[in-house]
Amino acid sequence: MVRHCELCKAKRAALVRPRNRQQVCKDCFYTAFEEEIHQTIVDNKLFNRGDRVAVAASGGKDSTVLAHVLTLLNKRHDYGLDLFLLSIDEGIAGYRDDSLETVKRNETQYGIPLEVVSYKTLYNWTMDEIVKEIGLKNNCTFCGVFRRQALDRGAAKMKAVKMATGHNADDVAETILLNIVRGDIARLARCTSIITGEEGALPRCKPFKYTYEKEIVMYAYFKKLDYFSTECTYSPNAYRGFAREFIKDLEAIRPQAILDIISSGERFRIDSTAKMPEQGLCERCGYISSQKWCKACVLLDGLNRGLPKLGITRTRGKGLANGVENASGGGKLASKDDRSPSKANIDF
Ligand SMILES: Nc1ncnc2c1ncn2[C@@H]1O[C@H](COP(=O)(O)OP(=O)(O)OP(=O)(O)O)[C@@H](O)[C@H]1O
Repeated sequence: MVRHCELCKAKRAALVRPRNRQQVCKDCFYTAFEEEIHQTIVDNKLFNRGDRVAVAASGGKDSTVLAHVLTLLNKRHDYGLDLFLLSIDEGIAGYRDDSLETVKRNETQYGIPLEVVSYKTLYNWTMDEIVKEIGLKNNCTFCGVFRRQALDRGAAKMKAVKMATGHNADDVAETILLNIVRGDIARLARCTSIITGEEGALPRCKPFKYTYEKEIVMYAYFKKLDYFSTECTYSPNAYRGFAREFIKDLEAIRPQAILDIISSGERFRIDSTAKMPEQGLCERCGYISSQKWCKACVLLDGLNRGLPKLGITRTRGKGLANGVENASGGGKLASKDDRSPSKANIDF
């Protein structure tokens, strides 16, 4: 028996939507997928007409679909956005160099310019060099901290007023769970926001906050989008991996679970007496920070001084340059005067 699309009732159903198990034809899936994202953008006032928006593009499925859909909606609904692709080259041979080739093709395919910013230029270290120093255990911490700042610096250089990232509903649900498990109240309060960093120079938004990863994959597959699907050469973040698996198991039993976790996260009310970090500026590089030095400067300083574990592990009771974190097993801390000249070149 031929099953008809539950939406148009005319065409043959070609797929089951992961978010609600609706049987739909390809065209109705495309329209529903795109218009749900449009609705998210409109309901949450993610952009204003004339905004110059950096689309954080890794070449992976999420950000490739994001670049495709934002370009399409910008035209279809006349948002009046000035979009460009922003890629960070972390310096991972055999991984990021290949995915950057994909982003270069996307530049032509979507007709929006591309800006590439590298860790080597910003920090004078590539991830390959960092991994040689610190091994595979904490490399994701370096990469995540440096990428966040590199994206902000790249966007500022290009005079963007906003950044859009490909974080999807699964990512947000995972982050909520991780912040609960860690008891990280400050991050828990922030991670459900669809726009973050509004108090800083560059707000970031997540147009895919309610979009299921499986639907992004389906959309990219059926539309035959050009994206890069290889995992990072260096070990994935194992702790996050457990949360990811858990979410996937819940989704298999009850697809709505992903949206319910997000909704629960949004409804948390943080005790107003809870101590929250106060945002200031890093004394070293001027980047936004809740400590004397921002995390990137602490990590970079450790690398440049041959103490790469500096800033990775917290120990109680012993102060450090930025007053909160200390090296574990990284040897004696150098006093301010014995520091070797900084290898960093963090300004453009
Ligand atoms: N090297 C990079 N350059 C620019 N943006 C990046 C880069 N890495 C990650 N991002 C941005 O951060 C988002 C989340 O990154 P994450 O590492 O979690 O990858 P992901 O969920 O696999 O996404 P994608 O499929 O886009 O790679 C990406 O969708 C993208 O917008």
